Amino acid sequence: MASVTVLGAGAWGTAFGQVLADAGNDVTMWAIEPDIVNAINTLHQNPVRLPVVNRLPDAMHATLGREEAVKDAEIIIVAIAAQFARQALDGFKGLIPPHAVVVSLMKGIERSTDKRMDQVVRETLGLPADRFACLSGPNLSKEVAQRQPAAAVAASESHSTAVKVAGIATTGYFKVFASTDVIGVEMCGSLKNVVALAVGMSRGAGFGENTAAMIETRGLAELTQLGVAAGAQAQTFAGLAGVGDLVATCGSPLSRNYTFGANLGRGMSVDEATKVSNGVAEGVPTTAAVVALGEKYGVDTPLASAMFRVLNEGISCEEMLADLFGDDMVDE
Ligand SMILES: NC(=O)C1=CN([C@@H]2O[C@H](COP(=O)(O)OP(=O)(O)OC[C@H]3O[C@@H](n4cnc5c(N)ncnc54)[C@H](OP(=O)(O)O)[C@@H]3O)[C@@H](O)[C@H]2O)C=CC1
Ligand SMILES: O=C(CO)COP(=O)(O)O
Repeated sequence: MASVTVLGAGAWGTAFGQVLADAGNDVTMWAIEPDIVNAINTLHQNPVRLPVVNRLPDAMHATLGREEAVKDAEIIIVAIAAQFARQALDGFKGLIPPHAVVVSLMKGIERSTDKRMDQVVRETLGLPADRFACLSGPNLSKEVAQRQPAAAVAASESHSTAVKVAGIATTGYFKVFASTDVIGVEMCGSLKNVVALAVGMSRGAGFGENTAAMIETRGLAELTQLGVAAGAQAQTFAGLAGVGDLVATCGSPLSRNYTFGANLGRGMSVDEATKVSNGVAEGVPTTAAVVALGEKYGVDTPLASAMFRVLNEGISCEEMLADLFGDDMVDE
């Protein structure tokens, strides 16, 4: 089908590389760690980031070389921790082939600039809108790596680019739908991680279904309002990238964000929860950016503001929930 390069052989980059190979593409993985590159090429495994897979497809190979990684790529997938995306992509400036489409799988907002990943990727690589797409949905990497049925949304301002990306990433067990709402899909993926931190925290503190459902519903309303203020379409938040991903992430201990929150709820400090986190919990740095975006767009962000206090002042789960309730009588 296509020659595809994945930048970042983390848990999701590797699982998605397998999806792409299963869909018939020739897949090159780029990573900065020689051990990971060697393991993919010689053992067909990524024991560091995705030990659940015993043998990655033969159509997947890896390289440390930036130029070699992208020189023949028709599609370039970016799956790097959001806070390091700009720095990592800087190394690819001038190397991206002129017609290649770049697709972000990342779910985070850059802390220092409050920018979404579509903004960071396009700005860093100098990409026009029709050569950029983001892809997001309820996609816990371990389940996708086990080839359990799942779906996602590919969004690009150019509908034909979204359809092209959906086409090369769809296989028997993974279905990708197309959208033109880049801002909506980006905001859904990034902001649900903050909600997952809060739900995880309430679970860790011992609260049950009512509390989780309340946080998820209020969280969805908050991220929809903020997304719409930023230019997104409200209906995107009711789709796979929105409520779909919220349900998956807030309901599973496979989520690093949920687990990070659960550890806080059990009494760990932020430092302790960071130390035991198995990979990146994007919601942690994204929380401050969500509060800043709320101020910028004049949208109340009670949940993100409460989680900001958890992360920066160490308030308890009960205090976080009291902040979420607020003092005023308000309409839903
Ligand atoms: N895991 C999941 O279920 C899903 C994750 N995502 C999103 O995908 C993105 C990646 O997540 P995931 O793969 O799970 O995370 P991991 O923590 O497993 O991996 C992070 C990746 O980022 C790379 N990285 C970090 N810093 C740098 C740097 N300075 N230069 C180059 N590469 C760097 C890491 O490289 P190294 O290994 O060398 O440290 C690694 O490949 C996140 O935004 C996440 O929200 C989206 C959907 C599902
Ligand atoms: O985005 C995800 C599932 O769709 C993965 O969530 P975590 O990053 O919290 O593991």
